[in-house]
Amino acid sequence: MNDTESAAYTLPAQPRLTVPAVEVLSAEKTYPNGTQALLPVDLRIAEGEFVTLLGPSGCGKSTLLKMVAGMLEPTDGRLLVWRKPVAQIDESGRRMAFVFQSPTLMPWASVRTNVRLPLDLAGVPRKEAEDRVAEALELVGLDKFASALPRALSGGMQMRVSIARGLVTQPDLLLMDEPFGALDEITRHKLDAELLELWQKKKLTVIFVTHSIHEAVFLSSRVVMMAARPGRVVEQFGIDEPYPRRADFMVSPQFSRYAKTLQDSLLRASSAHDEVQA
Ligand SMILES: Nc1ncnc2c1ncn2[C@@H]1O[C@H](COP(=O)(O)OP(=O)(O)OP(=O)(O)O)[C@@H](O)[C@H]1O
Repeated sequence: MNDTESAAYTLPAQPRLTVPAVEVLSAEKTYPNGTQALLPVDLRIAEGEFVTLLGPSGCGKSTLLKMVAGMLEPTDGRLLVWRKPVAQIDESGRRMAFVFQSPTLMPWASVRTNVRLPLDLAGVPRKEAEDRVAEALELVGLDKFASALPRALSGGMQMRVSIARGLVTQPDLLLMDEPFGALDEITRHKLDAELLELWQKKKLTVIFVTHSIHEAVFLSSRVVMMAARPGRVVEQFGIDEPYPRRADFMVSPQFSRYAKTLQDSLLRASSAHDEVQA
């Protein structure tokens, strides 16, 4: 694809907003050891968007996601969620949840107890907590496995437990750091499709980190391409295809065109640091 065709998918610098869910305002990060993980990033994500962060290893995807989550402080700049500083998200009446790549379940506790953990920590009364756990397990199709121990479940099912543990807090914003990266291709596709259903049903805003171009095209309303050394945002692409997206989207000519556009961008992003260093 030539540059003109590629540019057809590039978003304008300032996407049109409805309600801004996340605003990253010149936020940058240098770790205490001096690693410049992110140059100043400006990124606005509207309520209801499904935004994927894509880019070569070390480009700062996890760093950016953790800053949005408030798990890391930016060295400079600001991050707002629903117009409030991340630490004051409660004041906005919104909630966020973070899903890690590894399910990190307590091996000695049942699925039910694992999913209930955030509610127990928040002091939610037992009856209400149990009802919410049951609802979250039903959403991820694990209601029949509430009493099982994690080791009795497949990798994909364990990941569903982890997602249920995120959903049980009834989040508005779901931050997912390569959640399906360790799963086989078929399980990953299945969970991708389930995640899209959840996103639509619960009207979530999602920021999703992946290394997979195909996953990014299938899931996202927008893809943010990042480059490494130093980490930065280099391009953005709207995936302007209607939802719900079904498996046949993945074998369509449009899908291939989006994938090719992202592939070219990823190649540019991967060689960008060589230019910076040259
Ligand atoms: N705690 C830390 N201390 C120092 N440097 C760090 C720390 N965490 C990450 N880095 C560095 O910051 C840069 C960005 O890392 P980050 O994990 O955010 O990238 P990433 O795009 O998520 O990578 P990957 O795709 O490999 O998971 C890398 O150079 C990494 O080595």
